[in-house]
Amino acid sequence: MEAKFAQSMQFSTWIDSEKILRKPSGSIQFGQIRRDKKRLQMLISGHLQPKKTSTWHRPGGLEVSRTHKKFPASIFESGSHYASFDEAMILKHKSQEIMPYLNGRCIYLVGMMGSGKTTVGKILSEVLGYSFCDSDVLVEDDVDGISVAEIFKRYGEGFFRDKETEMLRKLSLMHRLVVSTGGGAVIRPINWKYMQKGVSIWLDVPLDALAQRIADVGTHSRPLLHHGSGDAYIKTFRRLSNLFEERGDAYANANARVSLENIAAKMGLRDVSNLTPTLIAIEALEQIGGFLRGEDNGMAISGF
Ligand SMILES: Nc1ncnc2c1ncn2[C@@H]1O[C@H](COP(=O)(O)OP(=O)(O)O)[C@@H](O)[C@H]1O
Ligand SMILES: O=C(O)C1=C[C@@H](OP(=O)(O)O)[C@@H](O)[C@H](O)C1
Repeated sequence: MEAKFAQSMQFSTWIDSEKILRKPSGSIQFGQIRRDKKRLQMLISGHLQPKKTSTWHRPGGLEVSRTHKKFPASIFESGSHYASFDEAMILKHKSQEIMPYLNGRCIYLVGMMGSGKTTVGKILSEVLGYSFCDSDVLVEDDVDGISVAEIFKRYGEGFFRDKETEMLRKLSLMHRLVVSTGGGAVIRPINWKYMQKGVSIWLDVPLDALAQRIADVGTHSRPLLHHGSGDAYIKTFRRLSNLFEERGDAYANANARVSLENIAAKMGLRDVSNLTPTLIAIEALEQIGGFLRGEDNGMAISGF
């Protein structure tokens, strides 16, 4: 059964770009990277120091912006420098740095609806040479190909959550995947047990930016945000705020966090809406690297 599952995943779902693209996403191609290059170079020349020769970069002494209690600051305080590379090179370089430490483990992206798990996840999978999968799409496939919204309508949220848990269990047996999880996957402790087989990263996006993104694309694929008439942004913002109240602590269970507010602060931007998925993916690799480095140090200390 598991072998069949693994095989069907490998040869159909995860390499079927039609399915991958079924959800609206801002997936970015490397050709697009050049457009962000100038901004990145400005950032780099403004803040970062010459690169050290060691594989892992030591944290620098730059001013630290807002941080979450459990997580360290960002790439932009890390002391790395890549002034002569474009973003594709940075992504590649960072992925190569973490690859031996990652050792084929899956990456799980967690975060609120619309936080960019799918968009950023595809960039990460491409640069790491991993396959990408979206747990919502896998659940849809398992329920006769009907949409998440339709699953909620016909069978209820509990049914969807059970399917989601079962999918995460199966995924936990796999390797070399970037998994975009549903925004609510964090609420069940059992799901964390499965995600802990890999490395989890929380995309932490301010709620107003999320509400704006979702108001732009509509709530048709996100049943928990469906609303009647009225201002889409305001209704979505309220609903997201309530959900975040319930889930904020659960997201913080992730091994690493990417804070868009931190990135924007370091770039001198007032809001996060100009941060491209590529920049966010770079930060994700940096934060994953920070976690793996800590893990590596822990093993050295404990004699593994
Ligand atoms: N960095 C970003 N800046 C602006 N819009 C983004 C960014 N990342 C994703 N989006 C857009 O936000 C919406 C939700 O993104 P998506 O990756 O589907 O989120 P999730 O998988 O977390 O629900 C999509 O329309 C996507 O194009
Ligand atoms: O936050 C949630 O509870 C949900 C998020 C959705 O996934 P995305 O985060 O990919 O939109 C989807 O799993 C379902 O609509 C429930």
